[in-house]
Formats: sequence, C-alpha cells, structure tokens
Amino acid sequence: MRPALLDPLFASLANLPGIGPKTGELFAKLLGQESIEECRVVDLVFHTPSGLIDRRNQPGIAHAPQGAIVTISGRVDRHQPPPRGRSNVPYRVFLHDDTGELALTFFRAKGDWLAKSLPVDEQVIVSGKIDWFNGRASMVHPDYMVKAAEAEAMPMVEPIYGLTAGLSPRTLRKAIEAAVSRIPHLPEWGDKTLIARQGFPGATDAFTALHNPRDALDLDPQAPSRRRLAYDEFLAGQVSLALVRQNLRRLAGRPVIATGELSGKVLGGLPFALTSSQSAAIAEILEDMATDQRMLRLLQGDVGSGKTAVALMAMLAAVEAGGQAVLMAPTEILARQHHATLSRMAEPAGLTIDVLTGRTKGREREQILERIASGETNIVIGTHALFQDNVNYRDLALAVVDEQHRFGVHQRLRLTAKGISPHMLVMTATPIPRTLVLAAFGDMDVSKLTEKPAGRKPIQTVVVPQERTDEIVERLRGAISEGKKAYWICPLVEETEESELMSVEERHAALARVFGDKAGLVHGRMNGAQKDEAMLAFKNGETRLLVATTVVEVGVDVPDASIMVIEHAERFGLAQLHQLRGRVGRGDAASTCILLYKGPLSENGRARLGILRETEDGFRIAEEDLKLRGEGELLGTRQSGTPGFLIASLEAHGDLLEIARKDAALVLEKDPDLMTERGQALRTLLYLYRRDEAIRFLRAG
Ligand SMILES: Nc1ncnc2c1ncn2[C@@H]1O[C@H](COP(=O)(O)OP(=O)(O)OP(=O)(O)O)[C@@H](O)[C@H]1O
Repeated sequence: MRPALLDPLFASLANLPGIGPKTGELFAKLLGQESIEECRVVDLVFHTPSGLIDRRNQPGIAHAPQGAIVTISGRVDRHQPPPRGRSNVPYRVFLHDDTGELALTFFRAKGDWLAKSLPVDEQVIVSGKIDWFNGRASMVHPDYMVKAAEAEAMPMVEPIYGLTAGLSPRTLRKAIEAAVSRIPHLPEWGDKTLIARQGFPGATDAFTALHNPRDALDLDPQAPSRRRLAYDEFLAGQVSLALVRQNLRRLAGRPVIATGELSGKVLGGLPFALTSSQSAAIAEILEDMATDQRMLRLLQGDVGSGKTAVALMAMLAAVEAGGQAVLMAPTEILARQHHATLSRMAEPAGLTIDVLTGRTKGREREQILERIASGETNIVIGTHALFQDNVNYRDLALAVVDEQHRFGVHQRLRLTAKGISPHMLVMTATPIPRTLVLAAFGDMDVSKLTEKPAGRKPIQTVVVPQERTDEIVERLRGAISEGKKAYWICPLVEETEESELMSVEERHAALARVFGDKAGLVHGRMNGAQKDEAMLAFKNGETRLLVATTVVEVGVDVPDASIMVIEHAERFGLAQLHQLRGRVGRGDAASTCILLYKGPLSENGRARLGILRETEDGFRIAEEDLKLRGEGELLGTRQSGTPGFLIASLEAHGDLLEIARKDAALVLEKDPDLMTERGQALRTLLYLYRRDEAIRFLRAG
C-alpha cells in the first residue's frame, strides 16, 4: 500500500487550484496523458525547469546589450495603437528612463488591457529581451510587466518550463508552485554516509530547490539538488530491479540439463556453422541454466549477428530437459517471422512449435492453449499474449524475451507475478553501453555476440539530398530489374499517425507508378494479416520493393534484400537508422543503404549521418550518438534525457548510477523485505518514482 504521506502528491491534478476543465486539457496534453483525471500532482513535481529568467540585470535602457534579458524601470510616455484594420502592425508603448527610450512591442494585443497595465505617466518595471535596430531599443512581448509600486511581486529569478500551446507560463508556474508546496517531509531513504559525503540536501529540499533556482548554476545537472534527485531516481530503479531479481532467485530454480540430442540434429541441418561468438554465448547460457539458480541473462548482439539461432539452442536445451520454452517478441510481425524461421530451423528435431498472438482466436486458440497446458507444445512463440491469465504452461523452463527495448521491466514482472519463473534470456539488438544496460535492466549477466557471421559484405552507405530522389528511383529501377530487392522507409512524421500514413501511402502510390505491382506496402495501421501478407509477398519475391514505415525496424529478416532507402534520415535517431540499415546486409550479397535527407543539414545532423557512413559497428554508433544527442535518441525515444528517467541523465549522472546499484544491493542483502526504517523509507521512494510494482514480492510491512 502506498504510504499515506504520499497521498497529497498522488491526488488528481484537477484538485489543484486554478485548474479547470479547459486548462485541465492543456495540462493533460503537457504531461502526455489522455485526460486531466490521469494526471497526478506528482507529475508536475517532476516537470523539471529547462532554464531560467534572471531579471537581476538592470543596466538602464541605453546600456542594455543587444539580445540580453534585462529589467528596465521607466516612465510610460505614450501608446501607439496600430492603425484601424491593420492588425499585422504591432501595438507600441513607449517609455523612458534617465538613459534613453524603449519601445515595447505587442502583436495582436488588446489595447484596453495595455492601457490598464501600462498607463501613461506611470512608473513601470518591464523585463524581457532587448533588440536594437537603427539605434532604437525595443522589447517584444515583455515576459513581465508591473507597476513600480507593485514591484515586490516580480520574482527576480524565475524558472522556465516546457509548455504546450495555449498554456501560459504563469498558469503553469502557479500550478507547479502549488504542487511543490504539497510535497510532504520525506523520510531519508539514501545512504547516510553517501549523503554527507556528497553534500546532498534532503529529498524534499531538493525538489524545492529544483523549482526555485537562484541562478544558472542551480540548473546545472551537477547542482547538489539535481544530483540528489538523480541519485534517488537511480536508487528507485535499482532497488526495483534488484527486487525482481531477488524474487526470481528466491523461487527455487529448475536445473535444465541439456542432452544435446535435439540441438545436435538441428545444428546438423543448419546451412551454416555457428560463429564462435554464438557458440560462446550458448555455452554461457547452458551453464547458467544447468544450475538451480534462475538465469537472468541479457544477450546483446548487433543487428544481424544471429541472436535467433542462439535463442533456439537455449530453447532446445529446455525441451531436452523435458520442459517447455517460450519466445516473446515485441510485435506481431516479428512473432510470426520468428515462428516461421524457427520452425524451419528446428524441423529435424520433430518438435511441436506453436505461435500465439493477440490474433490467434477461436478454435485455433483453444487448441493451442490445450496443447500448451498438456505439454504437447514444446516451444511457443508469440507476443505478450503468451502471458495472459488463461495461458497455462505444463512446465515452462525457459522464457526468451526479444526485448528490442519495447517491453521493459513490466512485462518481466508480469511473468514472475504469474508464479512462472523460468530461466530468462532477454535479447536486445541495440548495442547499448554498460551504464545504459544497468539503468534499463539492472544487474544482469550479459552475453555478447561480438562478430557477424562470416561472408557478410560491408554495406555501402551514402548520404544524398532529397532533391535527388528521382535519380535514386532510376537507380532502383535498374537494380530491381536485375532481380534485387529493396526497402523504402518513409519518414517519421511527428504530428499525427494520419499524416504518417498519408506520407507512406503517397510514396507507395508514386513508386507504384514506376514499379507497378512489384511495389509492396506495409505500415502500422494495417491489420496483422495484411502485414503478414505484405511481408510474405516481399520475402517470396512477388514484390521487390517494400515501401514501409518503421514497422520493419526491429528484427525483420529477408536475407536477399540488399538495398535500403531511408527518407528524411535526419529525423531518425542514429541507433534507429542503424537498426533499419541492418535489414540489409543479412545475406552474402553486397548491400547499399541510401540516406535521403531534407536539407540544409545542421552541423550536428551532418556529423550524425557521417558516422553511419563511416562505420557499421553498432557499439561505436551508439557511443557517438550518446556524445552527440544524449541517451534518449539512442533508444529512439525521441525525447531528450535518459529514457524512462524523469530527472537523472546517464550522461551527467553515470557515477551515481553505479553508486545506486551498489547501494541497492547492500540494502537488500541486509534487509531483503524492506522492513527496517530505511527499508520503509525505500518503499516510499519506490512509490514516489512509480517503481512500486515489485513491492508485491515483499513480505508486508
Ligand atoms: N553463424 C551464422 N552464419 C551465417 N548466417 C547466420 C549465422 N547465424 C545466423 N545467420 C543468419 O543471419 C541472419 C541474421 O540472424 P538473426 O535474424 O538471428 O539476427 P539478429 O541477431 O536477430 O539480428 P536483428 O537484431 O537484426 O534481428 C539470419 O538470416 C540468419 O539465418
């Protein structure tokens, strides 16, 4: 149960003064929620300022530097409203001080409101950015205006927050102030020695400081209050991941002893020999599974490095030991593809391999559920439908989760919550640095596929401006008539799914005029069967050019596709481009990747695309990306900062992550059920940062 002390923070945001139905909608939008009912007061506490306005610079009009934010105290001389019917001409108000004259400029302003707030002859104080033009000073839309008599009301330093259209900074600031004032006195959950050594303030003070910066230094990620909160956030994450792990370990393990009987047959039938990386990873996995400790292992491998074969060998071991295995994929397409591939590969073993997704319905579903329950099914591949309540396994020995960064801890928790705690292997394609692994997965054992199968040719990557699209189409025409296959990825469209759909359909229509029915189409709005059909047609070669959105990004495997065109490459994260590019170069043909960009590119944008041209090494790409863009991009989440984190940033606070990890391990070693005073405080921390799912594994307290 959430401690009562947090109740004021978890009350609906609609309860805050000044948030009515209309502003409520804006707040919901700001916080990425459907409606204000879903927003909590705490969400505003975590809405971190992005900058600050410092009004302490009061140089006098004549001495105000171009572009600076300044505060001017002056007397209003006259108003100059726009001529009637000329609404595009601004409303101007002139004032002066001892040094000179300043024109305040307002577009589409209400004259009567200005007359009231800036009466002629009144001494006023205004704050805003100075613009010098032809020797005249102006200030467009001052951010603060107040009569000198009421100057006290004007904060000298004020945080700036990310906004959404229609929401005024003042309304937001008021609401955040109200939210912050509801933060209770929080118990100390941190390590006392660490806190003293780092000079951290208490958590409550840290939140207050976060929203009341005194100067730019206070906003620095290294400011003590920021570091304090980053530590807390990491600690919450690490404790919750450690609880999951502890819970897995508590449930007695089931040693899985591979006999090699099935895997021998399967290996003999493969058209290739395993790479030594693959063999090494398999050995590590089998060794883990043979013990009575639950395996919790991450299999990291760059695009096309052959993770699927490794997963298959692990699953065969589970079956050899008399158990069942599941493979959970993040998308329907991928689940079906894995099912097709694995069924083919495993054929010599004569197993029953089923596929279960949200689309599996009716009689078919019942039969599969029966087979799973009776143990007739050896391996099931599917989406999260695999772990719905009515799916009962006879003896689940291994779960492979093809994570691709789309599941996260929740799904894994669901698994263990069902009481099924098989050995677990998590596969991830994006090569991510260790700190990020730690933040996202906690303390897991890691196997890496460090090499690609032999015989792969490098992918030639070129960066081409969008204006040369026709030329690219011409080249494609040649290549396709030679029997090659190509993907054409349509841009990410930020605004709406509709416009994304439109752009991919338009592009498909245009290309279909050139390529006729050789041009296929797949996008996220199609239903599952349509997607399968489109993928299958491309795989079989009925279509040779597949126009697609990023639905093909993860894991799609059509080894004879050798050309990848990506439109608006500048809009994608580097790691995502790397993933997309990884759809080609999976066979022995030489491949090309064409990155079309809409110019002009920023220097940073040019550097980013340059990295892709230079290297195919996913790790290097990830690291360069981290340097250039911050972690958000790395996982393609399109936000800044570290995905899944509100305040902490791996880049800025990586040292604290390591500390939090050790701290979490230490606490749980001494107090595995979080019963001590500090344990109770940690429970509060988990609720505060919404990492409380794992609390149900604890004895009550
Ligand atoms: N040892 C090997 N030698 C040659 N080809 C291999 C080897 N192992 C796997 N392959 C083939 O390489 C291709 C890529 O393998 P797989 O689909 O497992 O990649 P992956 O690691 O899952 O990559 P992604 O994350 O991009 O999906 C497949 O067509 C697979 O059959």
